[in-house]
Amino acid sequence: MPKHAVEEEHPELKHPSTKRAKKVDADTPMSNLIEALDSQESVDEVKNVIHWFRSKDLRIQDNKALHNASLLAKEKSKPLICVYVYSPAEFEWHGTSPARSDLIVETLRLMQKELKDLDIPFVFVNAEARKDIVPGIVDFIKSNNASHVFANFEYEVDELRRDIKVLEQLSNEVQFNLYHDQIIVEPGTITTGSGKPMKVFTPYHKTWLGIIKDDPSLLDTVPPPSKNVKSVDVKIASPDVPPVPKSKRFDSQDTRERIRALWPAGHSAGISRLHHFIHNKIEDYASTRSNPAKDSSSRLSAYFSSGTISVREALSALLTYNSNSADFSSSGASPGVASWVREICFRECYRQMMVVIPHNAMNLPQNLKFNFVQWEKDEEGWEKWKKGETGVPFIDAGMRQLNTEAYMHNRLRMNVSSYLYCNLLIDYRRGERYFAETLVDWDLCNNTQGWEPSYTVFNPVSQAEKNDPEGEYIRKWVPELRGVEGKAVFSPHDRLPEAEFEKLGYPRPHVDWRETKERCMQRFKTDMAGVEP
Ligand SMILES: Cc1cc2nc3c(=O)[nH]c(=O)nc-3n(C[C@H](O)[C@H](O)[C@H](O)COP(=O)(O)OP(=O)(O)OC[C@H]3O[C@@H](n4cnc5c(N)ncnc54)[C@H](O)[C@@H]3O)c2cc1C
Repeated sequence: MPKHAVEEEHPELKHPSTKRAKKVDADTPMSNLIEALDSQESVDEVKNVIHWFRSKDLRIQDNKALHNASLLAKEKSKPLICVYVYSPAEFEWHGTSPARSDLIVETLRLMQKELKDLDIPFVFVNAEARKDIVPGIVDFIKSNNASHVFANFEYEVDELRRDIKVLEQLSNEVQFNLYHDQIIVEPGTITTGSGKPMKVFTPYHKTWLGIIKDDPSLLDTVPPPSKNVKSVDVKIASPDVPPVPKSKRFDSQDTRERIRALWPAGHSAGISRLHHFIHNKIEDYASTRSNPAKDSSSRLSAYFSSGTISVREALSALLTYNSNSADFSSSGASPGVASWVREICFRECYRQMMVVIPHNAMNLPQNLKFNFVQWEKDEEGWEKWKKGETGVPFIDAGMRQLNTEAYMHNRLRMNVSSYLYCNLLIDYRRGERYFAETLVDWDLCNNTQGWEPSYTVFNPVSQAEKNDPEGEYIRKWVPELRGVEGKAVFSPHDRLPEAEFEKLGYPRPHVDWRETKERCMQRFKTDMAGVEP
């Protein structure tokens, strides 16, 4: 199917041309924003102070911008006001899942209570359409007589451009201060010998570990805001926590309860999960993290992606656990600790990549050549993939976990993505979007880079044999296969006599793995040969 047709049917997958992408990369929104911030005139007279929460820093503890906003308000005896811009269209635009939407709204509710105890008003500006976001927040800032606005950086293109527009419209009357709060090491600052931002993980990881070891103060956390010294009458915003947008509500009360039990909202829920992980699970992490049946990872991604807990809080707790040493390399920490911190570093590296290769946030692959692949229109395969009915047990188990828990084990994310765009040859962007629409932990940086197409075609049968050797994970999620014994569970269609297979009520494989691997290799090779993005 020609690419333009994919976009016609799926407008949410629209993207600029690769030529345009290269222009964006050459003059990044991040550098434009930094330039605009640096050229602000400082505003000396402090009036009201505002902290603007975004969907990635939803906590009052260890929140850098909020902390600095509070310091200024306290020093000048001025009130601090907190605001969140609620835009149902923004949830739609990003394809935010019901699970993540609900987690965000519940977290806002809990934060409002915490802030109320500190006499800090937390209000909501409504921006029905995305185009209303900038005028809405600017109007709010001006109407509330604010002189200083604080917020934390978001690293995706649209969000960086939004902040540039806000700055322009504040036109030097209000000082806008942005902080790097999502990460330990500022994105873009880890460079190669020639001074270019590092884009390869292994050397990035090595440098990143060294920076933290040399300066453990990077892990220091900051306290929550102080109590407001002055009350304030907040204008043009609502004190009512917004509802989850209609299109994002759970399909039933049962689903809501199940998801909320798995992902309880709020900072203290995240912190107790962190401590439980460090004190009970981290030592086995390195040896068991790839086995989905062991479920031995932290399950903290939903908390990190919404900023309900900070990475500094996680690593400072780990520093204490690691005998007060900030050496998280394999020679300074146990295999479990070193291996978990490596994943945190992946998260940081992906933020650096997003800042330096911004086109990646625009529905385009990092390697732009993949944009020239002609994908298949296999609607039957697509439906089977989504439902977990491809006839490949490891893939189906992963997709069923996703549909039930709004979460999928990392090993499965790697396998189901490869299966979709390599074996089914379906545009990887559709899978990426389905993840956004389903995951509780959706994070644009991690998701787009997790979905970055490559030539590696995972074999879901050998992957299952290696990582789920007893077939426990498959049997848990694919009940049709619970009674299948031994290695047949990994590939029942090929390993059971036909009559026995038929009795299972489990689908036949939608495609032949080997043939489709060949097709994929051929397609990638032909479609990318000689292209110049
Ligand atoms: C196709 C694909 C899509 C993905 N989409 C997302 C997404 O939308 N949101 C998301 O947070 N992660 C995503 N990941 C990364 C990873 O699968 C999840 O972060 C992890 O499974 C979450 O489980 P955990 O919290 O128990 O992780 P742990 O293993 O306990 O790791 C700790 C933290 O490190 C970070 N992390 C772990 N693995 C990775 C990784 N491979 N890349 C970047 N950061 C990582 C996460 O913040 C995670 O919470 C994706 C991976 C792939 C292959």
